[in-house]
Amino acid sequence: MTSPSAQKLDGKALAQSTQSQLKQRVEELKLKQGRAPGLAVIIVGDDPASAVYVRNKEKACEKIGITSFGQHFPSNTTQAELEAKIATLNDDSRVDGILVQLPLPDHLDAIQALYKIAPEKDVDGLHPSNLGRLVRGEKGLRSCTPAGVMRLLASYQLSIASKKALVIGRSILVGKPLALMLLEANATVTTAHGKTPPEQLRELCQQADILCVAVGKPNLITADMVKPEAVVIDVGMNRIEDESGKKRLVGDVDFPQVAEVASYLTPVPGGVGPMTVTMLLENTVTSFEQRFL
Ligand SMILES: NC(=O)C1=CN([C@@H]2O[C@H](COP(=O)(O)OP(=O)(O)OC[C@H]3O[C@@H](n4cnc5c(N)ncnc54)[C@H](OP(=O)(O)O)[C@@H]3O)[C@@H](O)[C@H]2O)C=CC1
Ligand SMILES: Nc1nc(=O)c2c([nH]1)NC[C@@H]1CN(c3ccc(C(=O)N[C@@H](CCC(=O)O)C(=O)O)cc3)C=[N+]21
Ligand SMILES: [Mg+2]
Repeated sequence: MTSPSAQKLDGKALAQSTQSQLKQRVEELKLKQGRAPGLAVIIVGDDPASAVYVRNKEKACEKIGITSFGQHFPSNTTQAELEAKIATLNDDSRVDGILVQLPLPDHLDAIQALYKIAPEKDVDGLHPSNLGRLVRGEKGLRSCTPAGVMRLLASYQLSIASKKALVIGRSILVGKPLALMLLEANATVTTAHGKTPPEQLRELCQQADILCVAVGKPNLITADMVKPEAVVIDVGMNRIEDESGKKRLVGDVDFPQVAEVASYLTPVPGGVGPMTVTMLLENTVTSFEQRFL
């Protein structure tokens, strides 16, 4: 007996091939400009999810030849100190990309800090100018996670136009820009969030041809909620302790169950995460090229 089983959307493999192409662009830039692209990541405090991301990003930068300017600040850093650091990086000609790790400690205002990043160095695509460009359908630096999801869908040649897409989550980092990108690709897009009643969420899920989940709750999506043959994108990253007390990373989707219903499904790890890192590198290289070539 064969049971239906979803094809894995292999973000890790696509990330590797995309990064080897980026490496060549970096080599050419070094020859033409006499320096490597530079990426500065500002971290304030110690958020564990951010720590994973920063580690992976630094490894990837090293691999493809981007210079990292890591900046780790204590959790009692003030808004003024944070904004002064951003200003310094804006003026630093070795730095092509600036990213402020989110979430920031509660006493800091992320939205205000993001205004201070020079839009042409805003490799996370979170400055109002880049978010506005996305809304208007213009070119610009775009948020890495949604861009990575779109790239993954494209590489498997999954059609988006005229499909019903549901995005769960509405953060400016993931949910909102992802909904806008799916809309740009002509999906019929719905967004659900924390104020969507659970029964309504279930019904919307069951209708979705493309289901994107960016919430941060393990097993939020179970097999009974998924339309047969749907494409399921699991953005969630949750560090949990399993029955044997071992720490592991899971998404928001009950993977083994949903794999029996969906046609394509991203694993966690190995799905969206590596694509996020790759889009960050790509945005950094693009930012360098756009300012100097
Ligand atoms: N794979 C990757 O590369 C990345 C993964 N992540 C992960 O993705 C997840 C989301 O990240 P992020 O967007 O930054 O998180 P936020 O916490 O900023 O946003 C979570 C969203 O989920 C909504 N939500 C909460 N509970 C429910 C529920 N029961 N039903 C429906 N919606 C709900 C919230 O609604 P409301 O607005 O009403 O509060 C909010 O819009 C996290 O697990 C994060 O770690 C994040 C970035 C990159
Ligand atoms: N301004 C800002 N931009 C972000 O994009 C951002 C952020 N802040 N804050 C934290 C979240 C989280 N995030 C991750 C991205 C990739 C992995 C990743 O590489 N995951 C791998 C491996 C994880 C592992 O095995 O430990 C995977 O899923 O396969 C993880 C987490 C980006 N974020
Ligand atoms: Mg993943």
